[in-house]
Amino acid sequence: MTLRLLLNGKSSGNEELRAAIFEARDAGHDLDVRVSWEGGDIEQFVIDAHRDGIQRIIVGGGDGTINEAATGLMALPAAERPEMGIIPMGTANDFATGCGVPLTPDEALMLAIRGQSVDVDVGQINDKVFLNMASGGFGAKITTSTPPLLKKMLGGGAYSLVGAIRFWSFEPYAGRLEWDGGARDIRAMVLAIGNGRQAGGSQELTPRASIDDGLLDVMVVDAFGYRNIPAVVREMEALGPHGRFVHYFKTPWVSFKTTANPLPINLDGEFHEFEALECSVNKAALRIVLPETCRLLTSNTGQEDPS
Ligand SMILES: Nc1ncnc2c1ncn2[C@@H]1O[C@H](COP(=O)(O)OP(=O)(O)OP(=O)(O)O)[C@@H](O)[C@H]1O
Repeated sequence: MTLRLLLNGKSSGNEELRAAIFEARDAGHDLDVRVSWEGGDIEQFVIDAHRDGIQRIIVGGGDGTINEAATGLMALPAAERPEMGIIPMGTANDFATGCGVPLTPDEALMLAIRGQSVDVDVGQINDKVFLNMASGGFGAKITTSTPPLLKKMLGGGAYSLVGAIRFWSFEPYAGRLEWDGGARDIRAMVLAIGNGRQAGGSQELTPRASIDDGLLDVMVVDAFGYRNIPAVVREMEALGPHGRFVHYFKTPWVSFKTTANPLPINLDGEFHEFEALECSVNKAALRIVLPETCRLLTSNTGQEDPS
């Protein structure tokens, strides 16, 4: 198998990774490396890797870097896309963490070289792809730059999460949400569309998502007042489809059209704004190297693939 490591330049000085690469070469793996200088380079490296006949790229970086690689791969003909392994080198690494990819460079590199690849879905919003999650409204605001104290609060269970949503999201995002089999007008404090499960440094906004079920998990938190916090907490814990405030469902597509302010969306760690979004899933579009125990695979969740 021909391999190439595509590394975000932010991590090029990482000693553990350098040592792991030399070790892999000593073990007989022919592993060359491309290092990015700026945004767009990783996408171009993917195109170059395809041209050079590389069968498996290994992407070293955070969610944004993986997203760039996925974007490059999706631009190639489906049958010709190289497989992708991952070395988590970002700040949050939400996709890799959610998938159980080892966080140490040497273990991650070993998995990326020796592991089996599996088919995974790729989400799409308008012309942008995402592998992990599109989180809008409050969800877009939870990032790795969120102050540590608030982060700690957010990790403290549904109560503090709901409290923070109420506190931070004074302006809900009004619009029309439509999906396969339903539609409703919402005033969203949170609109999370997950292929994976977690965003913003381990917030599980779509905790039932699988990356190979051909479906997106959608979690909506509709506007609520302070006195409704207990009810919202209960609904966040239950995650039923038809709560008064919280709606959680699976769908192959979803669209949202704002009637007021554009919706801020955090797409695999990068910010965007949309007035109208059409979101769909490209089923089994990429082959990614994941641990056999990855809990986002339907084979490990017991969830049936509906197709
Ligand atoms: N050599 C480089 N130096 C600095 N930034 C770079 C370099 N190469 C690419 N980038 C930028 O890195 C960004 C992607 O970073 P990435 O998301 O992988 O890391 P992160 O933000 O630390 O991770 P995470 O999203 O997991 O927290 C892109 O926006 C790209 O413009």
